[in-house]
Amino acid sequence: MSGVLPTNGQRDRRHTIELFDLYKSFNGTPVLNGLSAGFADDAITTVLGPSGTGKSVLLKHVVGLLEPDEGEVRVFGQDIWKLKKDARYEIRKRFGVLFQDGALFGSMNLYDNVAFPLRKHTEKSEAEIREIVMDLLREVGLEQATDKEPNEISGGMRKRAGFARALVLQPDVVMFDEPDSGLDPVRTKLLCRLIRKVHEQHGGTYVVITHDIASAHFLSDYIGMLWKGKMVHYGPAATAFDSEDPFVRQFLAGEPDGPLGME
Ligand SMILES: Nc1ncnc2c1ncn2[C@@H]1O[C@H](COP(=O)(O)OP(=O)(O)OP(=O)(O)O)[C@@H](O)[C@H]1O
Repeated sequence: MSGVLPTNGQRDRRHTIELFDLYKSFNGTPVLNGLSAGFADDAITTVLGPSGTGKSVLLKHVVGLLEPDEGEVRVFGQDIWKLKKDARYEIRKRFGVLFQDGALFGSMNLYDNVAFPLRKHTEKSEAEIREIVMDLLREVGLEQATDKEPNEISGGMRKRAGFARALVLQPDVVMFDEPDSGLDPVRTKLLCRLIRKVHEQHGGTYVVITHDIASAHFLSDYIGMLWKGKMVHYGPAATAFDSEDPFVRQFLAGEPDGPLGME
């Protein structure tokens, strides 16, 4: 397997997000199996891998929703599971997360959904909140839909609203769990274009979990590949797409024949 893997010997690399030797099992079945990774700062990394290989589990470890059985999740240089709960919570505020369905509150309109983190975590006035929320809703093309509730809009609009909400506290890190799931190819491309545009404007460390190769091609500065609970490749996107590694080649080409089987 090829790639630039941050191993224990490279701990001085100091990325915003670094994972060292993570193990996680559910009911005795291992999902993360000695996973180490460091995501490039101020860039978009796409994490690709076959279904069920642990991509969402990885994301939940990074944002502190799951605790590893073994290993370290270092964020901003701190092992988040060695911190007290309050300190971990403070770090989590510097993350924006876009879950698959946008994870919006069903009983709130889009305006209130996007305003929610500002009302909960800041002392800003309603006038200040209005300016920030409307700017973001405009940025994601939803300024005409502020009064709609999530069940009144399309899946693509829900994802854009979820993206606006993920950005509202000006996060240093934004994590995306399969932003393309359930979208047709045109809406997938439009969402990817929006993600790139927002990243160009605001910067930040973005990690996108997907198994859509076209999205990875369009979005990525870096590509990580997960297989059997390990990061088996990490490097600049161009390197991945030119890789001679049989696993990377097979996955990116979508070929049925190769080292990657059904198991
Ligand atoms: N909370 C949990 N309890 C038990 N098993 C879990 C839990 N979360 C995940 N798993 C299991 O861990 C494995 C990896 O799941 P995960 O959702 O991370 O896969 P994935 O790579 O994101 O897949 P997909 O691309 O299909 O979304 C699966 O077998 C799943 O059933």
